[in-house]
Amino acid sequence: MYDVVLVRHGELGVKSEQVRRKMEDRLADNLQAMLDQRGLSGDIERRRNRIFVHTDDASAVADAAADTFGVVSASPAVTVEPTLDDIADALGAMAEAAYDGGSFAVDATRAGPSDAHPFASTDIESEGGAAVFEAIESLGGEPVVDLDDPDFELFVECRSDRAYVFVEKRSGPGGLPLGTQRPVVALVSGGIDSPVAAWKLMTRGCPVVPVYVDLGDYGGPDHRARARATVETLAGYAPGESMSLHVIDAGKVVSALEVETGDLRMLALRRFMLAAAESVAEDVDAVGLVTGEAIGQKSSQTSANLAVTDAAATLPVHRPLVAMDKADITNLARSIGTFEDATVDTGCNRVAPALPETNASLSAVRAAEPDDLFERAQACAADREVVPIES
Ligand SMILES: Nc1ncnc2c1ncn2[C@@H]1O[C@H](COP(=O)(O)OP(=O)(O)OP(=O)(O)O)[C@@H](O)[C@H]1O
Repeated sequence: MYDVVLVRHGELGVKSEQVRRKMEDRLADNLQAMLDQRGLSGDIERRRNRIFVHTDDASAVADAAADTFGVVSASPAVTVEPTLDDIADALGAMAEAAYDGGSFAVDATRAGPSDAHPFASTDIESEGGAAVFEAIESLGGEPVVDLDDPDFELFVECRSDRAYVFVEKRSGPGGLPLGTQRPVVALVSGGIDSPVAAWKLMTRGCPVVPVYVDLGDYGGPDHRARARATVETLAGYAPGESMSLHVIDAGKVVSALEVETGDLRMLALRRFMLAAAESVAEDVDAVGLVTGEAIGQKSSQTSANLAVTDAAATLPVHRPLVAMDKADITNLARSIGTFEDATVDTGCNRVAPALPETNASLSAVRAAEPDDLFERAQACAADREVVPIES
């Protein structure tokens, strides 16, 4: 039934004309790359504040669009002539195909010059509503109109040259098209939080360069495989970008820190990770670091300890989850598809001491950690393995 997908983007509309144009170009390219990656065909047509994808596979194309950064929502739709009769017919047919009980409403908007149509959007709603009413009756139902909170809503977007009729708005991630910001390095452990944090930065247009720190005996092969699996899922949101996982071997450093740094070892380890990530950032020309930390979620993530960790980096450390509850982060991990891999039991060993410091001072951590911690981080980063990831 559907022949087109309406793709809406939100924030781009508030940019200056020049910036908006550039971002829309990027969004269209990213959308095309997403369709190619999924083996879908469709002709992308750009209009002001909207993208239309003409396709025979509207449902799958709408899903692809709803996974593309910058897209607010996507609707599989039917294209009809912008006349009251044609719109009402399409609404009736759509109700026959998709009505599933309960109350209904028709919501119509009109775009273009005020004299483009000899009718108002309210006329579409009343005539279209009558057609839907009849269709529901013909299905043996008892139609009830509820304009405030309908169970079944039908939408019409009427433009000068054509009208679109649809019943769904599939939510996209919103934000900005990927690639419209400079890249950042994301520390990805493969746990629940860090893949979500990396994804959040991607929603703001930043390509991410994922870095996994291999903890040697403390992590184990499954730990690394888990990180890789979550990064593969992230790469699925970045078609057209070539993503590689940078693996830093820190097995020896972790064992040494356990002995050398005592109860402050978790903070020394976090500082090592940031320093190593910063070293990678220099190599790949990235402008920030990302972690999945949230205040108070763990002893190493108290507000005091995050200040100590931060001091290891000169680049900004982005923590998009900083004020989120674990339940909300987990829900997001489920919806973006990283949760399942993140919760595989890797049987990794605990690095944290029995009684970790929650209120560390920078001077105490500096005194406890090895003087050459950052040099070790740079050396490990220089020796890293770069694993290409298929998107
Ligand atoms: N082995 C690792 N490799 C890369 N980054 C890591 C690693 N371990 C931790 N990190 C980074 O440090 C952050 C804090 O790690 P920690 O294990 O304390 O917290 P977490 O909340 O359990 O995070 P996650 O769920 O991402 O593992 C992680 O979100 C991640 O950004």
